[in-house]
Amino acid sequence: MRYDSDLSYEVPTLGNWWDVIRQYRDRSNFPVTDTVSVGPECSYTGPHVNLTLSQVTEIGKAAFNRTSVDGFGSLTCNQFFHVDENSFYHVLFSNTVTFLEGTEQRKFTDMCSGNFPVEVTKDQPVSVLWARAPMEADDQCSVLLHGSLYKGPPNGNEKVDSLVGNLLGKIAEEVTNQDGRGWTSSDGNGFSVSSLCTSQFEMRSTGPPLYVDINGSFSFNAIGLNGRRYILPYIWDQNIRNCALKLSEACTTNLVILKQPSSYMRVGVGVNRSDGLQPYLPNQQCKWKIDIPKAKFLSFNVHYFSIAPDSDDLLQVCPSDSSDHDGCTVISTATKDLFTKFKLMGSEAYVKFVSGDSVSFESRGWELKYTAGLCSGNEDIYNSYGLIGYDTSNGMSYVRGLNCRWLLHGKPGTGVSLTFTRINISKDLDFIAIFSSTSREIVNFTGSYNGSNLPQVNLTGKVTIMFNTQTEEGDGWSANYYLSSPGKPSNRALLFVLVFVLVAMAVSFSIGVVVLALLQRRRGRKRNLTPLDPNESFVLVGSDFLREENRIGQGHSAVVYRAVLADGRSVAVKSLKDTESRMEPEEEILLKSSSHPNIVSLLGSSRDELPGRSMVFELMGRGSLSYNLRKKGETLSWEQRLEIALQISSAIQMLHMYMKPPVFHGNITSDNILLDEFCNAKLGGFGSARYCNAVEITDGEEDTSETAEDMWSFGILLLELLAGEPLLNRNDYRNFGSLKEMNEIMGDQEFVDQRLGLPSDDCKIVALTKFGDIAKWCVSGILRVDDENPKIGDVVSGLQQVKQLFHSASR
Ligand SMILES: Nc1ncnc2c1ncn2[C@@H]1O[C@H](COP(=O)(O)OP(=O)(O)OP(=O)(O)O)[C@@H](O)[C@H]1O
Repeated sequence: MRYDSDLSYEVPTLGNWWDVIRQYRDRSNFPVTDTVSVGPECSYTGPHVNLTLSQVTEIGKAAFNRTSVDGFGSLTCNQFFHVDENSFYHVLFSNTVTFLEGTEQRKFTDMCSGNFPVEVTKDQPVSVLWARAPMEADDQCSVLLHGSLYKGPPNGNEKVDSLVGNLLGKIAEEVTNQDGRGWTSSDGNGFSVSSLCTSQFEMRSTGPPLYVDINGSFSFNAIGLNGRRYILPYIWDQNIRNCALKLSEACTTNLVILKQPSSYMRVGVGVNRSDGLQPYLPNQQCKWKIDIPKAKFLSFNVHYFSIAPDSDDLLQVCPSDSSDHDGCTVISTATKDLFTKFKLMGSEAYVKFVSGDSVSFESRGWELKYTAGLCSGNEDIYNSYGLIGYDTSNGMSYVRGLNCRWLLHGKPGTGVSLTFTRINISKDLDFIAIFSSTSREIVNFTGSYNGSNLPQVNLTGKVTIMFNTQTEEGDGWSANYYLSSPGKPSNRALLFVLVFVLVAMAVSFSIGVVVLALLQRRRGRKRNLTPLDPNESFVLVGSDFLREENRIGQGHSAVVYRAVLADGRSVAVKSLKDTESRMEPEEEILLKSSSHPNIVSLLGSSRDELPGRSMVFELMGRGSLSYNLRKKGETLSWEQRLEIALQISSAIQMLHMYMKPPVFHGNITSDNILLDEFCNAKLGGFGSARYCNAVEITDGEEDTSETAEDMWSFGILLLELLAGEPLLNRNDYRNFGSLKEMNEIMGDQEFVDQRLGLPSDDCKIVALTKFGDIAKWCVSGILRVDDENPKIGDVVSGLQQVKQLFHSASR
């Protein structure tokens, strides 16, 4: 039986666990033979018992079945674990964890990775003493403390804190329940009990260990599925549907100032008074000040609240320390549902708690978590490169309600690249969205991305990244950005003058346009087009560009002409032969992806002004790749070809991975790759493009037969780059019986462009061989039925390595 929050049975709490044991002992008249040792801080008076493993299981069973009676003896704890902001410790004696001695310990400390192997051997009883500080520090490296070396509580040592998380996380992994957290205990006879709480180490630890093994070598309070014994700091309390808490002395009259971006405040315990443990004391007045100078807001979450409805005890959260309690949020039993989560704007808050003359038996205490929202609104970025993000490992706190924007001010038309180094955000609830200069959303990311799946986004001009959260579950994200040419911060006065001038210009321009339009109508010579960017307005000069001498290309569906805009810019006008048969998504897809530096930009379109339907593109001065490969004379160098491959792979990555839904290009050929004056490659020919029917998601990438088709075409393109000529019989490459067959052709040196020949440097040859391997991998993908289909993310990484290898040779 695993934990299920809908089940109504009681799972023992840490508090009632002991109580239940006590009760069970008396009623069942268990044989009493020895002493129960409960650790140095507590002493036990009552009948002596000798608890064996199976007896403890029996006790657990009794706890589970609620078959218990009173009168086991009494546990007196003179000295609880000391709890304040600086000191805290918890002791684990176990035969389940191997202690690392001397050099191993140092090695481990040096590693400081926060994730280390703990060898678990049953036959090697060891004593491990571990301890923790009160703060959350999951990611930090841990230190093991040997019992004999241990000189007292670690006083704020966060590394030690982390050890707890690591050790018990490891243990919990072994005995985890199906929720992926906690543990399951079973005696093999159908009895089992589980807890969600084992990994909640951000909370403070438990009271003393409850059992000591018959040999006195270790203590434990739970038995795992594997029979191993564990100390579990928290146990699920079915009554409060939360983890049972430990007695706390944190409520003092002092003003405790909290500076961490996220932490807890608590008073009282989650255990029943009848076991001799006390909740909070009467007549307490406690105050905490939360002071996070950079916080835009503070978000509160009442984790646990148990204060008797009619008591005088009062918990409130206030924006200031004033005595009139203006703007305070009062949390009480009656209102707690309304206020389990609330937000306070600003960087400061005061949490105040008072208890009355007597503390009701029903009052167990409360726990309140706060998290600081450290970003909100816009942040303008004008540096050429740097790191941006919202990452908990940099001390940010993951909090719901974030709405933050980073504006990367690239100059119009210049490259802006973003390479994500981490994305771990709550799937489908929290988002990172990227907008182009025209405020169109280009892509958005949600969930987790790792390794080669971490996206790289290349855009132009001003780019906005927006981060929105509705949850508190995530580690955040970070990205390296690079602006090839950053814009300048705006000056308000200048802006005002500029706006004035622009308005004046716009008025005269509009008049000009009207006059021009009239003239055009009269002369039938100039054409207005609908610009995609509303800030842009352009007019084509002359309608006679639709003439043979201006023709720069022709495809199966269109003729392409060179034309000139009124502002002097040259453009390519694609005049569609059959307007009706065109796929509608083409323009929309182009519109969304035009900001990618390797996708040819659509500048405008016309349905009425020009004969038939036309689309206006940026002019790609060197024409198609196929033309450039075929052309006599100087040919494209290996370096240029590698760069072209990489640029086009980046464009495909945008279509397959970052567009939602993914886009199938459907016609990736060397005719549809266009080169500008500087030999930058852009993908065009979107006439067959459409949104994919996604069937499956593998590693964050949608896997469809359509994207596999694009990958095949890209593989052919890579082969063409190697061979130096368009492959006339492309489809022969579809019918390879096997990879071997393809290898035979590819292994033939004749295949490589004879005009360039193989480079002399070994590294370069290896790089080109790898390039060929990637091509083969892409082409062979279409033959495969397994999961090994090439994915564009992996292909991009592979090509990046090829480029690095090729260039490292020339250094
Ligand atoms: N923006 C441009 N700049 C320069 N030349 C271009 C441009 N767009 C297209 N061309 C030339 O025109 C040729 C045909 O263009 P395109 O491939 O877009 O037409 P198509 O095949 O009829 O259309 P589609 O592939 O969208 O159905 C290209 O091979 C190229 O030589």
